[in-house]
Amino acid sequence: MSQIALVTGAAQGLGFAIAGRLFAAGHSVVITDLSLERARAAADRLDPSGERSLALQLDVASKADFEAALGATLERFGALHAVVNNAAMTLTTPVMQISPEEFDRVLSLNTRSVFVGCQVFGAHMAAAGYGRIVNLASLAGQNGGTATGAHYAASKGAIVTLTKVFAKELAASGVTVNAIAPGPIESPAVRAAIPPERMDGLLANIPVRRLGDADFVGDLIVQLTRPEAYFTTGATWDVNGGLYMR
Ligand SMILES: NC(=O)c1ccc[n+]([C@@H]2O[C@H](COP(=O)([O-])OP(=O)(O)OC[C@H]3O[C@@H](n4cnc5c(N)ncnc54)[C@H](O)[C@@H]3O)[C@@H](O)[C@H]2O)c1
Ligand SMILES: CC(C)C1=CC=C(C(=O)O)C(O)[C@H]1O
Repeated sequence: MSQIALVTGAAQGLGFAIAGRLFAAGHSVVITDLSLERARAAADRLDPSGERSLALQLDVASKADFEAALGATLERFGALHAVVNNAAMTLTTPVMQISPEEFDRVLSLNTRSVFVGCQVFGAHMAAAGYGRIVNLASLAGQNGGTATGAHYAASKGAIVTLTKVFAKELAASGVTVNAIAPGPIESPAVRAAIPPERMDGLLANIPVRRLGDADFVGDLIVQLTRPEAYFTTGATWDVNGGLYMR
């Protein structure tokens, strides 16, 4: 079944890879990001003809932006079947140095955005009787994190919980809600955070000794958004090279 899928924070990194795999699977994709210009550039790279894509500005800190994105998607494609709540910020401040304001900023961007995304898109999907929502959590949300900050880890742990809450709420309406918990994935964010001289140390700590593949994360999401994936909901799918065992 060809679907209409929306991805937040899709101008780069995992979000762009996820949008790319959804597009390659035959779906129409709504590429959203903080900057409309960057969302448009990403949509042009993926779909130069523009036939199966739409670029939108969506600041995940704004509920009004989520509502406007839903409206624009329905206007263009007439439906919305799948949503990937991907956008987040990663800060690496040591826990004892995080100010309350910085803590609030990370929780508000990373966690409240998933809450609002599940509410706004989930309500529409429940009314339509079908939907697939996938939230980007993180290994850091399961094990407390190492390279990332405590606020980031806490924000991602809360996404695992919110995924279960919305899965229970929406299950009877034909809407599934799952999370993906990646460890370090080959991505601009990881390359920026880990200088080349520290990369060997990072890899030595990963049981499979490699970074993860963003396209694989996208392919897993393609599977989770299929109608046939109706029997997995509230789950957190680990993609971490065995790091959770450590
Ligand atoms: N890269 C990894 O190894 C890794 C590992 C585990 C989890 N994750 C998760 O995967 C997701 C994507 O990570 P990434 O590494 O690609 O990140 P990234 O920083 O490369 O990309 C994040 C995207 O989100 C956008 N964004 C930031 N603030 C926004 C806002 N307010 N509204 C809308 N968009 C906004 C950015 O413009 C950017 O395009 C995040 O949720 C991250 O926590 C990534
Ligand atoms: C800081 C970098 C290596 C990094 C590690 C782990 C992540 C995670 O969520 O588990 C990241 O998002 C990431 O950028």
